[in-house]
Amino acid sequence: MNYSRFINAVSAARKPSPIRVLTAILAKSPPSMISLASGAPNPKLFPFAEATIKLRDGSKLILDEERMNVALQYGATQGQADLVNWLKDLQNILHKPPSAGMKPEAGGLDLIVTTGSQDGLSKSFESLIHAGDNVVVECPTYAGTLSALRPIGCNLLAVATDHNGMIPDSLEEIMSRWKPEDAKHSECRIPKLVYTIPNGVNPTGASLTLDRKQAIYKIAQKYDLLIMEDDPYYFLQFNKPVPSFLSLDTDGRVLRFDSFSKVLSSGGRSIQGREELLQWHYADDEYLTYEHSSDDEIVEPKEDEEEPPPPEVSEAIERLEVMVGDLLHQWGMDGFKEHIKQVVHFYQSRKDIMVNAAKKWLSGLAEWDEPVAGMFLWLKLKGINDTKKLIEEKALAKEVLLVPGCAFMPDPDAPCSYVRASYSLASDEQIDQLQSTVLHIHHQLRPGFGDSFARSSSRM
Ligand SMILES: Cc1ncc(COP(=O)(O)O)c(CNc2cc3ccccc3n(O)c2=O)c1O
Repeated sequence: MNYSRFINAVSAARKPSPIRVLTAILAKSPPSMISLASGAPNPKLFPFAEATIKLRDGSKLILDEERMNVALQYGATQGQADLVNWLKDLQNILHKPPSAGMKPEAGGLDLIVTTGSQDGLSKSFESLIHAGDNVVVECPTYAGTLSALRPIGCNLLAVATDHNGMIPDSLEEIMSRWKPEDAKHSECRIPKLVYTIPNGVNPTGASLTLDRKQAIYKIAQKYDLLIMEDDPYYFLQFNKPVPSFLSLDTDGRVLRFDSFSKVLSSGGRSIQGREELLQWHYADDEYLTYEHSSDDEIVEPKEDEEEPPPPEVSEAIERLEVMVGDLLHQWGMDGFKEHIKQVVHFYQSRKDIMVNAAKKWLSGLAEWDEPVAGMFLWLKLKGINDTKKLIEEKALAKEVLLVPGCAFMPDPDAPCSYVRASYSLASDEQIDQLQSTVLHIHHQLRPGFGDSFARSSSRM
């Protein structure tokens, strides 16, 4: 694929920093290499010497002085080499991408470790999208993505979804406003990418079937779209995992965003894609992830400020990377898969509790589809046009917090009769309480609701 049309002008102007080149050389050099090049601090002055972390299974993760120095030191933009390699092996085992076995420079899979809180998504948007671009997203979609996209000033084109995720015919209907050959003419503003959450969609809990992924991939080929596969709930699939877009990606048009935030620790995310496409993310990562203390912030050099030295990686990412990397090496693939089995069991049982509470309290008053992945239940409150007032006033007054559906709409002014409920943190009792509270306040906003409310409240 020719990626040049996908990269925006700012990213296309970025050049690998000489310091990054030197860091990469140093990382590959023998210990005999004498380096006076690196501006990294001497770790002997760091007050942290060693750490022993007790794991829930009773075993321990020990960071001796040598590992602690690595954890606290700046490292390569792409991430700690041993973690990157472990993750690449994991991706090849789980997704068997068509590019497996090819060298990155020959179009094989490459991978960048980023920090959580949607860091990777934001950097990808900032390297791919110009103001005024048409960007295809599903409706509803993750509020964090909408927050990242809106300031760029792009036009969000919303694809309809149902409990099986994005509807291919809706995507085709949107794309048919252009001709496939328009992809060769940037002035046509034909969309260049489609953003999708394939499993346990946030907020709907929907999951794409393989048939739909294959249909969507064909449409992406027809109109030369990149597919941004944002998949933080991949490891929360309650049944046999559905093949990912990455596993279908014969062309190299998938940017996959994985996350350990739901299974190991918030703050660990990676991007995978063809090396030629990811190289633009390296450049942005180098300039946008600014070295500083443990809190991650994005620092853009101001116009009048002298360009800061291009850092390698913020220290906070390093610490997490070494901890996660050492844990994964200690566990091995089997240990990791055993952990994931426990995660799936937990979320599947929470889903059952949430759905049973909804059946008990909200039958006839609300509608929902039972999720097959993730941590969210998408409740349509019948007879209520927009849930914003109910949630932000009535529910809050009853000390119940949900997210009104309007937060997930590409059109910020669109009313929404849904609410998003997460079954991740609340206890079984709190879930039951939550549902009964929604029932109580529901009738206050829905005219003529009294009789069915009376019937249902008789069950309390
Ligand atoms: C589809 C999709 N893509 C990306 C991300 C970001 O994940 P990460 O960067 O790997 O951590 C997410 C995380 N979503 C949320 C996170 C969260 C964190 C604290 C409190 C509330 C939160 N709520 O409500 C969320 O939805 C997501 O759902």
